[in-house]
This record gives sequence, structure tokens and C-alpha cells, in this order.
Amino acid sequence: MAETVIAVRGLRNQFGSLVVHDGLDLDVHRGEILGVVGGSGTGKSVLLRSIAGLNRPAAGSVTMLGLDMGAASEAELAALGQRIGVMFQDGALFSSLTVRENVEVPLRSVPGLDAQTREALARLKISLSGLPWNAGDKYPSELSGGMRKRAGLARALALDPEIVFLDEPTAGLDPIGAAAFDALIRDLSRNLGLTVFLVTHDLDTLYAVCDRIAVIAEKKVLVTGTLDDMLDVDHPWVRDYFLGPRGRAARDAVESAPANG
Ligand SMILES: Nc1ncnc2c1ncn2[C@@H]1O[C@H](COP(=O)(O)OP(=O)(O)OP(=O)(O)O)[C@@H](O)[C@H]1O
Repeated sequence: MAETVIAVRGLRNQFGSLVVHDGLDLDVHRGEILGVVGGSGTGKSVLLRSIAGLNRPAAGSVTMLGLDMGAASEAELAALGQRIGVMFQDGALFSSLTVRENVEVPLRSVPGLDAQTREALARLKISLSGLPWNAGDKYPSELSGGMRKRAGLARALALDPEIVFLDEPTAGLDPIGAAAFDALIRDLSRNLGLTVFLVTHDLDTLYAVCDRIAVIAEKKVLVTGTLDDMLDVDHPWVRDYFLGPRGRAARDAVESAPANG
């Protein structure tokens, strides 16, 4: 059975009187690409943030890579932080730093890395993310949206994480750019054994890369399973999403595409 690298139990997230999650349970397995979907405002980003340790839950537990995050010391959380990477929706790059300097930011937390090694590692991650060799010397404002996302991914990969969290990685990309980004995520996951927690609205991404889907609705993970499983779920949002015109188009596109190994 697959190893569970993230176990969320009874999670509650709340902002004032707004309860976003209540009694939410979720398991993420090592090496899988889990797609997290749900209507706007159902709390996908809040879930990502609370698992990645950026948002303290009101109740419940998150155990990541064996560490109960609610009971962990600052030092344990810092060590855990070195084993994960987060890519935010807009890349969240520092505008006053070049791409290379942005990617070096997480590397600065590693003791004993000299400047030359840091630079070499940053350039490696930049090329791994499919950016041209000279992109490292550019500022975020000089890049296209797709390149900025790749730079955000390079930074998320800086510390060779075991788990990466991606918040709507293809939002705002044209279909060709989005498909290229999907392929990059799939290749990186397969080649590096990465576990990927991927929040998305993009049905094409679900079909192209995800091993399993988790649907957020009614403040919980309503259902998890494969895309085929989703087609049998009797819930209005799940039906509309997966069996509506866009869902059908995404499925047809996969079924008519030549198989790739
Ligand atoms: N820091 C915060 N303070 C107050 N409310 C917040 C905060 N962060 C999120 N919320 C609220 O929590 C709810 C869930 O937000 P979240 O961004 O997680 O939704 P989402 O499912 O990712 O939405 P979308 O698909 O539109 O990106 C929203 O109502 C949002 O306004």
C-alpha cells in the first residue's frame, strides 16, 4: 500500500464567523499527483496553506512526512520546511531580485552553502524548470506569465523537496503554455519521485497529470478517487464539473489523443 506522506484529520479553518473547513480528512500518498478541485471559495488555497504550515488551523491535525505539525517545535517545522516547496498562483517572486536570486532565497537557509554553489544549484533548478539559460539574469517583470510560473516552480524545487504544493499553476496561461506546464509537472514528478499537491480549476490539467482527485465541497473533502471514479459521483457540483460540457471536452481530448508512454 502506498505510503501516506500527508494525513489531515478533522481539520477546521475559520476566519471570524466564516467556517471554511470543518472535519476535513485527507490522505496524500508518496509519489502521486493529487488534484484538488472545488467551487470558487470552497477553501482550496486555505487547505494548501494550512497543510504547508502557512496558515494555522483552528482545530484538527496535519501530519506531514511523519511530523504532527501542531505539536512540532519551531526547529522541527523549519526542518520540515526544507523538505517541501510551494509555488503560489502568481509565482510570488521578489520583483527587485533576478530569477536566479529569487531561486537562491530558499537556498540561503541551508548552512554551509557558499555563494558559488548556491548560484550553480539555482541555475540547475532554473533549467530543470524549462527556462532558457539566460532567464536567471532577468527580473520577473522581464518575463512572460508562463516564464514567471516556471521561475516560481524553480524556486519551489530549490531545496530538492519531497512534496511540492502548486496553487493553480496553469491559471492565466494560454492552452499551449498550460499543456507545456502540465507536461513539465508530470515529468518532474515521475523523474524525481515528487509528491504533488495541485490546486486547480483546469480540467485539462486533471486529465493530463493527476493520479487522483480530491473534491472540496460542504467544508470537507467530499470524495477522493480517480477521474473515472468522479464520473460516478452523485453530487450536483461533481456532476456539473466533470460531466458538463468542459468536462466532456477534456475527457474527449484525452481519449482521442495518441497514447504516450
Ligand atoms: N486570510 C484570510 N482572512 C479572511 N478570509 C480568508 C482568508 N483567506 C481566505 N479567506 C476566505 O476563505 C474562503 C476560501 O478561500 P480560498 O482562497 O481558499 O478559496 P479557493 O477555493 O481557493 O477559491 P478560488 O477557487 O476562487 O481561488 C474565501 O471565502 C476567502 O475569502
